Amino acid sequence: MIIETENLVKAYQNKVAVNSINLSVEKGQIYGFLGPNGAGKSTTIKMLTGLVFPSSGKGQVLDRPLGDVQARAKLGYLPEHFRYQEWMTGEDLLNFHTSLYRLKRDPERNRNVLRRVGLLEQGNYKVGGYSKGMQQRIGLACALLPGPDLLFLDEPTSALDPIGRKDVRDIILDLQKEGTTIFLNSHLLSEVEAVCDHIAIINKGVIVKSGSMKDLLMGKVTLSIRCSPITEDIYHRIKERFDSTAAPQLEDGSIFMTLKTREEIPEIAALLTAGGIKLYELTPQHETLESVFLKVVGEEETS
Ligand SMILES: Nc1ncnc2c1ncn2[C@@H]1O[C@H](COP(=O)(O)OP(=O)(O)OP(=O)(O)O)[C@@H](O)[C@H]1O
Repeated sequence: MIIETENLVKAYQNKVAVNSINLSVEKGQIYGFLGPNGAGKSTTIKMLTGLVFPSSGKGQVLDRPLGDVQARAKLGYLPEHFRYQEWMTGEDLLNFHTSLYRLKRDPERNRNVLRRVGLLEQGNYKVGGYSKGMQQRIGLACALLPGPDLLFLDEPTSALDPIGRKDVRDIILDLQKEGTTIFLNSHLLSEVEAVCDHIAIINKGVIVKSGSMKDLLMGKVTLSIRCSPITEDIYHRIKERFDSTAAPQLEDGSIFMTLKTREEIPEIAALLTAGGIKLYELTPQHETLESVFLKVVGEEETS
């Protein structure tokens, strides 16, 4: 395991920010950590990176106890609220972070990370003159300096335009191919859905849902069917066999229904065509991460 925690708790005075967190992240995963504002995401990341001590519980990162210096040498961290020394050039900043990592300066390494984040031409510009998006990119470059085994990204695209977001998405996917594990905290659910293979949703300091993206989204499927008029008999067979809530065929020849699994789709097609019905369209719509998130967090709010 790259990250493993057991009942991790962080309390500030009388406020419990994070309560009894159990996380397991495997090598090579892109792990999305989601939750509404104030849910405890940044506090969790800070405990995992050794910036904040847990009040109780324990954990390991890269097979070392939380906060271990050896493990931190192979961690990359892009914080949510980045603020860099404006008087430094991008190169200066990389050199500064290189020394914080206790690495030897290496112009080639600097060029590689600058190239990766799309700032190769701007490395000798002052950071104060960078746009917000460029500052976020240089922050990512700093996080990439140690060739991290584990990369923490806290809202990595908050300052980026759509092209910048796509660039970061591609960087994340490339890093995964190279064996890096990524722990991504983001409010942009479509972005998380596009890159993460596992997620955990935290609300009010507690993990309320976790699992593989596939399992979370491949649950129910909404199916829209467009076909020639169907007989009462076939309609009742569909309703009985697949879904008691199937909407009857509308005048435009469509039926909407909810299926338990996508494996039922070919069965429905077979049933319709065997009954002599002409099938024009069969469109499945899976749950989105946003609908799962809203359901899970919404249920918590109303309970
Ligand atoms: N240093 C601190 N002192 C006191 N309370 C804190 C401290 N840091 C965080 N908290 C509280 O802990 C809770 C969790 O905060 P945290 O920053 O981890 O949430 P978050 O999920 O990262 O939120 P956001 O999405 O808004 O960044 C909040 O109620 C916050 O006010």
